[in-house]
Amino acid sequence: MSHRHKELESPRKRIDEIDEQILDLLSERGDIVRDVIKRKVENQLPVFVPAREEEKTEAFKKLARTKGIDPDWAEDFLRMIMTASRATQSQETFPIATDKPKHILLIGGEGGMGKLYKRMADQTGHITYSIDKSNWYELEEWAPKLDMVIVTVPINVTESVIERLSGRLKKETILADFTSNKSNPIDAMLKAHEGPVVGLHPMHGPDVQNLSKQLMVFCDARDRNKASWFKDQCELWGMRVIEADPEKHDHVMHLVQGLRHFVALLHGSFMEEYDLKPADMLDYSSPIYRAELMMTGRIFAQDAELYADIVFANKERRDLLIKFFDHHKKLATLVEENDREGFIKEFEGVTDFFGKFATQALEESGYLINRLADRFA
Ligand SMILES: O=C(O)C(=O)C[C@]1(C(=O)O)C=C[C@@H](O)C=C1
Repeated sequence: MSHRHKELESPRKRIDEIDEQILDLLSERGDIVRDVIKRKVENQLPVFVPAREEEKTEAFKKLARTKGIDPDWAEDFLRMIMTASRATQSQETFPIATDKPKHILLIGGEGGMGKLYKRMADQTGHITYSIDKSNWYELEEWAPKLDMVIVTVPINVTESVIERLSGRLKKETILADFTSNKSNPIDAMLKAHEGPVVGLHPMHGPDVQNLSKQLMVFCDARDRNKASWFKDQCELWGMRVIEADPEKHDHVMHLVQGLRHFVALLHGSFMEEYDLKPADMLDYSSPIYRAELMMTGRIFAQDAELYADIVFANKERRDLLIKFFDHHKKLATLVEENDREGFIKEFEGVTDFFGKFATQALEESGYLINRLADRFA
């Protein structure tokens, strides 16, 4: 056998050389990307440029095809490269959206999100302040300077923290919050402050590598145009910004956050009840099941209080969960009555309701699963 192995020596040597050349080229590309961020900072240009990435991707796929390389694979490869570029460009200094640095106070500045955005603002050249539990007394001294105050505290204390600001900010200061529900905090901010008010929801956690491609939801409440510089700033950081109506946003979030996280608890707690350990399940799991288990599992690596606050955020959310249990009972009768026909009817109803999305979900999850299988299986 071993002498046959020798046959591979020379092509393998060549493969090693080529792989090294790939790394050399990537390293050279990285140097250029580092130069690009300097120019972006000087010229106030954004880290993430979706149009450029899409153009590049199309051209790269075409090129790959002419060279006999699978275009879908080539797309993944290029997207990974560009993600690395954005990570490189998010390390030190960010382009600033304003002529002069802004004075930004983060309330809850010691929390995960507070720390992250404080660091981002600092690295952009803005002047930041942080208030947490122990230094509220500093507010009075800082208030006259502040262009913006962002409340980023746990959801269950957001409104009381906002009330605490009543009458203590100057009229020009923009008041904003980062809470994952929007209507109630916005009402509280409008009451506590007579100047510009905007409700924000960064749709990511504190552990993201950088903000590029992350989503920031903007809800206008009062004098939206005064806060447009912050929107520009988010875009320069590489974020995607969407404008939303607070009620609509909350309606979606009750389901996404309240229900989704509760179902994770249901799933996890029933595994405990059934005494089925994740490790035993993993042994038998296909990539898709593995992906599902990971989606549930990740919740329990995080803070219980955070999730309790999210699930029990407000009455609407709790009411929705009660409705969910009622619906559960309805479906449970299908099982009790061994109603196979009923199950199929319900199933097909959802298929119709989902429409095109079901096909899209099959496609997208297929992609995810293949990547996951590649990496972890
Ligand atoms: O063209 C730029 O603006 C770059 O920073 C380079 C690059 C890339 O790696 O090709 C990286 C990030 C942008 O979203 C687009 C492209």
